[in-house]
Amino acid sequence: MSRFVDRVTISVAAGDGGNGVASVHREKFKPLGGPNGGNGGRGGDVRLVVDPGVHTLLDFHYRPNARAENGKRGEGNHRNGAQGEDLVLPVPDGTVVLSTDGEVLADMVGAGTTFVAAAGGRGGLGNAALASKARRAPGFALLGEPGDQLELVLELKSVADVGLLGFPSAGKSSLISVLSAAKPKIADYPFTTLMPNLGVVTAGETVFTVADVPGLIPGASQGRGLGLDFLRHIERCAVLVHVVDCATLEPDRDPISDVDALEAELAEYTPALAAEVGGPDLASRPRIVVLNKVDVPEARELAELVRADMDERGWPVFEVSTASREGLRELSFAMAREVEAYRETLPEPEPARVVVRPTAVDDGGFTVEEDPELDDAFVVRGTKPERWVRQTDFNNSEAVGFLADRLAKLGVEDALARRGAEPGSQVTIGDMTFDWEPSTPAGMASVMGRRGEDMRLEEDDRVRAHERKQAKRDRRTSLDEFGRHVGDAEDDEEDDR
Ligand SMILES: Nc1nc2c(ncn2[C@@H]2O[C@H](COP(=O)(O)OP(=O)(O)OP(=O)(O)O)[C@@H](O)[C@H]2O)c(=O)[nH]1
Ligand SMILES: [Mg+2]
Repeated sequence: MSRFVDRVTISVAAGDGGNGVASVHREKFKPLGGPNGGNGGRGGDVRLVVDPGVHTLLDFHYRPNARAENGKRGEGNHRNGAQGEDLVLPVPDGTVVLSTDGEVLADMVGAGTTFVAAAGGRGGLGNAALASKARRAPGFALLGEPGDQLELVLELKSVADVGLLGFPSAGKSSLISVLSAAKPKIADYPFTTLMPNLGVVTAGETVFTVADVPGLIPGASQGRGLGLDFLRHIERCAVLVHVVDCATLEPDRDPISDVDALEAELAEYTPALAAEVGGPDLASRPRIVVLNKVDVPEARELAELVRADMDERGWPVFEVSTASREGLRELSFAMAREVEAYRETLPEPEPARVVVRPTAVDDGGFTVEEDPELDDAFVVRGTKPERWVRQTDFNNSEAVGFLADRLAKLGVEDALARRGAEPGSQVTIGDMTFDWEPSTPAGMASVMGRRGEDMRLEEDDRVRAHERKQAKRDRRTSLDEFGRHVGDAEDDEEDDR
């Protein structure tokens, strides 16, 4: 099996929502009909799904950018735009999803577990859906919202059944290369292995995975060497195998002190996922001791000397040589037995779960604060106001008026006044900054024409002079800072779209 990458940063972009469309029904020899612009389709999500057939994050290494399809725009004749297709990215069991700040967003365990990494933008409403009694023929539609775009870190805490522990150059990579089809780099200098390797081993009926990881040295639990990378990786190994170099010429090392030193590191290490992983901690996981390099005569002698000590700890001991391939069969069967014993203790696989990225609760509220960077300026924050701004086509004054109505209805205007905003104050919502002109007092509505009324829709299809004048006056005088028509109260609009 090929090299496996255990940590990768990816960029995910969900599809944007399609724009709604403003359109009016037309038929030969008939007066203009009603609005019939359809809604835009929702953008596709980017989802991560645990796929038992995937064992590595390698694909993400080669293709770190993922983008789902955009929603299609609406069309006339009440045709809604198609939804963008979701993009499903298969990930290995045991993938942990983190924000770039290191916060754990999801711990993906169990086939089918799904995580919505980036949510598609909503489609904008077409003018048919925006029509109301008060606004029978809106000459505008809402824009689709952009889909989420973000960076995520994927981390594979080893899903290997067996983890090999050992000092640098103990022969871990050599061992995995003779037990499995994996072909990791082997060399006589320390820290040859920088990335973990995963091998698939078959012993009798049992198939299991073995992780070869970077060498471990004293201080690893404090981050020395590649220690933390290594330790992070074995958190999920069911069986830990000490690979001991019996042929080392280093003066201050011998098999027993090597094993003790590594056990001390394991005891020091606090698994990052302790709470979520559950199960037995590192200390209580089964151990196997491999006394390696017994093809070297001195090494064989030393191995025989230390065997008794290891036996006393109750750990199965194997004298092997990856060079002469001695003792490997017994070792692989012993590993298989421990793995089987562990698997029997596992609970029934959990049904597939859907993990939802925690998002701020949409309480429909908003806040108004003074802008820290500018004098006489205010910032409005809130899910709805910000969404409404994104949905607005600022080239269309009717759409801008609609936005102003929505904001006023939510109480944004009152809140600004209470907070001390005055005519000419700068108000920022999302990406937009406006000059604030408070609307004239309510009650004007009765004398004003209704906004959003297509004058051509009059029953007799003839626009009277006084109506034309009224409409003109409306446009000129009743637009406030948002291009808003003043005092136009509406109570039947769809605020949640
Ligand atoms: N004589 C002998 N040499 C061995 C044996 N196993 C491994 N070696 C040698 O030991 C050296 C280190 O082997 P590796 O398999 O790279 O060791 P490692 O534990 O993966 O080392 P790091 O990746 O640096 O932690 C190499 O030169 C191997 O050829 C063995 O059974 N007998
Ligand atoms: Mg190695």
